[in-house]
This record gives sequence, C-alpha cells and structure tokens, in this order.
Amino acid sequence: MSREQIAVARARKAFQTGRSKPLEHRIRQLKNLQRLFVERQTEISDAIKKDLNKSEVGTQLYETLGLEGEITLAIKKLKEWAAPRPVEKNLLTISDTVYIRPEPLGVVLIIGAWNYPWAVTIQPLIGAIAAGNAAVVKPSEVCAHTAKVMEELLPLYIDKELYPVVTGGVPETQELLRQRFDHIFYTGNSTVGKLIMEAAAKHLTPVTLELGGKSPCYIDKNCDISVACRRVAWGKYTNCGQTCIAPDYILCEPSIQERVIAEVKKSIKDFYTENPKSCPDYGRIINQRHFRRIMAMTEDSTIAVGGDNDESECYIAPTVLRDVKPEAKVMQEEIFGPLLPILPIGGLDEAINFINEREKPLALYVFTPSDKVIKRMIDETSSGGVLANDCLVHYSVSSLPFGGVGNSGMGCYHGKFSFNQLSHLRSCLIKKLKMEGVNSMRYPPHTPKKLGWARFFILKNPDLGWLGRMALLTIFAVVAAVVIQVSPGRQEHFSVVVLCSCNVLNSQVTSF
Ligand SMILES: NC(=O)c1ccc[n+]([C@@H]2O[C@H](COP(=O)([O-])OP(=O)(O)OC[C@H]3O[C@@H](n4cnc5c(N)ncnc54)[C@H](O)[C@@H]3O)[C@@H](O)[C@H]2O)c1
Ligand SMILES: CC(C)=CCC/C(C)=C/CC/C(C)=C/C=O
Repeated sequence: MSREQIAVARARKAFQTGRSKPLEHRIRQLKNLQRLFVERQTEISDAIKKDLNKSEVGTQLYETLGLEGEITLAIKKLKEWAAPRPVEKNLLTISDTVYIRPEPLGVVLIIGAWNYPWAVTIQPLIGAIAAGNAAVVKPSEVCAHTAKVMEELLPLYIDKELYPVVTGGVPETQELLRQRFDHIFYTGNSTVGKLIMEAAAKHLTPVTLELGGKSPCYIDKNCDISVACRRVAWGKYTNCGQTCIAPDYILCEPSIQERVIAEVKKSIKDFYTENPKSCPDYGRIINQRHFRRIMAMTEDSTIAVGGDNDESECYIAPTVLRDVKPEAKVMQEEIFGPLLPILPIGGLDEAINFINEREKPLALYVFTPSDKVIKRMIDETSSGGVLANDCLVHYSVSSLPFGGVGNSGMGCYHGKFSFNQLSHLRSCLIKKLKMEGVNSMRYPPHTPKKLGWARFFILKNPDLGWLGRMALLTIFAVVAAVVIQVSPGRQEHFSVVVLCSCNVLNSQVTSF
C-alpha cells in the first residue's frame, strides 16, 4: 500500500470508530489546534519567511489571526450549529416531527494552495473537525518549508489518525485523488480544479473548489481617488499580489488615469518605502517559474510605476501599467503578482459590459461615493463576492460565505458555512403510527375529491399567527359539523378535521 493509501485507510478506520462525532471531541481538537497557533507562532513565521518572505506580523495578520477567530467562533457556536434544525411544515405533516440533522460526511480530503498556506489549508480543516469528519490534509508542496512544519506540528496537537498530513507534489496528490473520499475541498487554480473534479467524479465525491481568476476593480471618477488608491494598493501588493482576491486590474475613465497612477505610486512609497526590496513588509514571488511568468506579462504594456526586478531573489517591485489594452498579455490570465494594469474605459456601462464579457470573478471591487453606481454594479454583474470602497476585507467576515461562482469556484466556507459545507444536512421526518385516517387522501383509489383535500393540506401555508389560527379553527369546526351531519360514515374526513384543529390550536407549525 502507498503512503497515501495508508493515511486514507487509517483516517477512515478512525472515523468508523465514531470518535470524531461527539461534540466534546470536536471542541477538544479545536482547542488543541488553537493552542498550536499560540505556542508555535515562531516556527510558523520562520517557515513562511523562508517560503514567501512574509514578516512575522504579516503572518499573524493575514494567516493565523483569522484562523484563531474561526476556531473561537466554532467552539462557541458548535452546539448551536450541530443541533437539529426544526423546519416549517405543511398541514399534511403538521403533527409530525420534521427537522434537519447536520451529520458528518466521513473522510474529507483538503488540498491547500501555497499563497496563504496556513489560512487556506487549516480553515477548511476547522470546518471539517467542527462538522465531525476525519480529514486528510495535503499542504502545497510549493511552500516547502511550511508544508514540513505543518506535517511536524499538526500530529503533536490533533488526533493524527483522524487528521493526517500527507506531504508531496503532483504524483502524491494524484495518488490521493485515486482514493475514495466523502468530500474533496480544493484550493488552487482553475485548471487543476477541473482535474480535481474529474477525479472526484469517479467516486461521485462532492467537491468544493476555491479557485481564482481576474478580479476587476472599477474606480468612479467622482470618488476620493487618494483613499481609493490606498485601499487598492493594499489589496494588490499585500503578499506581492499573490492573493486570490487581489484586485487584478483597474477600469477607469481616461481623465483620471494619471491621478490614479500618482496616488498608487504615493501609497507604494508610504507602505513599502522608496526601496520595497529592503522593506520587511514587502514579499517575494514564490519561485522562479512564477517570477518569469509574471515578468513575461509586462512585455507588451507600458510601465508607469515600478518594474524593477531581480530573478535571483524572486523580487518584482510594486508595478503599475498604463493604457493597457484588453488584448495585452497581462489581461489573458490571473496575474497573481504585483502588476497593476489600468484599462481606460468609457464609464460605468462599458465597465459592466467588460466584466460581463469575461469569466465570473472571485471578487469584484467598485470605488464610488454613489449608491446608484454600487447598486448597478451589484445588480448587473455576478461574482463570488462584491465590495464597494474596499478590498479583501470580506475574507475576514465569518458570517459571509466565501467562495467563487462559475470559473472562480463552487461551494463556500468560513464560519457556519464551513460547517454546513462539510456536513450532510439530513432530512428527518418522524411520524406516529396513529391517525391513519388522515392518510386516506393519498392512498388509491385516487379520486378528484381526495385530490382536493391533498391540494389543501399540501399547499396551504399553516404559519398563520394567532388570529389566523383562530380563524382556521373556526372553519375546521364548521367543516367538522357539516361532515358529521352530511356523511356520518366518513370517519377519515372527521379525523383529519379533528387532527388539524388540535394542531392549529397547539401551534405546532415548526416543531421539533
Ligand atoms: N479561492 C480561494 O480561496 C483561493 C485561495 C488561494 C489561492 N487561490 C487560487 O489558487 C491559485 C494559486 O494556487 P496554485 O494552483 O498555484 O497552487 P498550488 O500549485 O499549490 O496547487 C494547489 C494544490 O494542487 C495540487 N496540484 C497541483 N497540480 C496538480 C495536479 N496536476 N493534479 C493534482 N493536484 C495538483 C498541489 O499539490 C497543491 O496542493 C490562484 O489561481 C489563486 O487565485 C484561490
Ligand atoms: C487583515 C484583514 C482586515 C483582512 C485580511 C485580508 C487578506 C489579505 C486575506 C487573505 C485572504 C486569502 C487567504 C486569500 C487567498 O488567496
């Protein structure tokens, strides 16, 4: 058996013992994970420094702070999230107990990406643990130092059979993908996303795909350009542009292009000094392959700011490109680097058309003081998330579902959405064996009269409030009296009426 097969088989065996399910176990594991981030910050930071030149503060701010918040939230809310959820009923099922029971799916495969290696790998794990699953964790091999630290540290804190870490590259990931999982949670590029889905289809395994793409940013000429550009520069150059939701390119009217360039330039200097290369808060491109890919994108565009680079250090300065054409190399794929192209455009209508002619982005940014412009941008486009007058911060809101749409992904997570995404929401309906008369309307022989009853009992919305219930009760009382008078032998109709009356009085419309 391969190392990957062994890890998956062990995780499944551990899941089958049932020990991942009790809430106490889940909370204990989450608390242990929380402790890892308190006790091992130095090892985590040192490894990320080697991989991406992230500073220690940057690592806490962008990677582990969010994880700590998500763990705290999951611990606090787990009892509520995992509890059976009563639902509304129709009149036909009014005396039944009807609810949704969130259940673990089984063994989840989590495949992480390299750009925020802790955030994008551990955040799904928090959801998997909270939902009571086992999970095989596969960190990105591209962030080699971090993958090693993750492999060493996780087993010291959480159940190593239920949540094993499997390191390795493409062959190892492919071997994992040949195994049967109950869910695959993949973060990475859309091309590999398609391969993941293909592999998952062999076992009919559901997938969450957290992908990327080009996230547009429209700057309205009437906005405070200085503030807008500072926020855009932060969103773009954080982690050297290697952020899935970084604003990929700017759309703005030609009349403001020069001011945008000047203001972005000013923010670059404010954030990273005159010499970003020696600034501890400015990162590096992950490797030379990506360095060359990004530099090649500048070839047919005009550099307005930056452009300095050093392949030996994987350094590319924060760069702005002016008067970029839609056909330019930099507009053909997600940049994922510190280049900010500006595309002059005729105004809002053109910007909306430009966005809609392309793949649905992961994030969409609009900077404007006008509620009308914001509303139009939201109403007339589609994207995973949309932000007005800021960048990236939606990622930090646990109550918002984070995920893509179309080419930018499927499924979502964060907070309760992670729990739901990695749970099976099982429909439960518990009926008593009594009151069989009520069911006659659905048993053959079918008649128009029974259909009439069925229409009433299935289609009527019983959530009427107190006054409505009293009115309905009166109607039932009258119907009961008529039924008894007209057809004393039709016992099933009578029991229906009595049953409904009782339930209307009890107000057991959403019961559990
Ligand atoms: N939506 C999000 O939350 C999110 C977050 C981070 C990154 N991303 C996106 O991820 C992309 C960058 O990541 P990346 O794809 O370069 O990361 P990557 O190269 O680290 O790949 C991601 C994972 O896929 C595996 N993999 C790579 N090739 C494979 C193959 N042929 N078969 C099976 N597995 C394979 C790797 O082992 C790795 O674990 C960008 O597009 C970015 O926008 C999205
Ligand atoms: C610190 C604040 C307010 C927000 C964090 C924004 C940020 C840089 C999130 C990173 C998101 C992420 C893991 C993207 C994946 O590529």
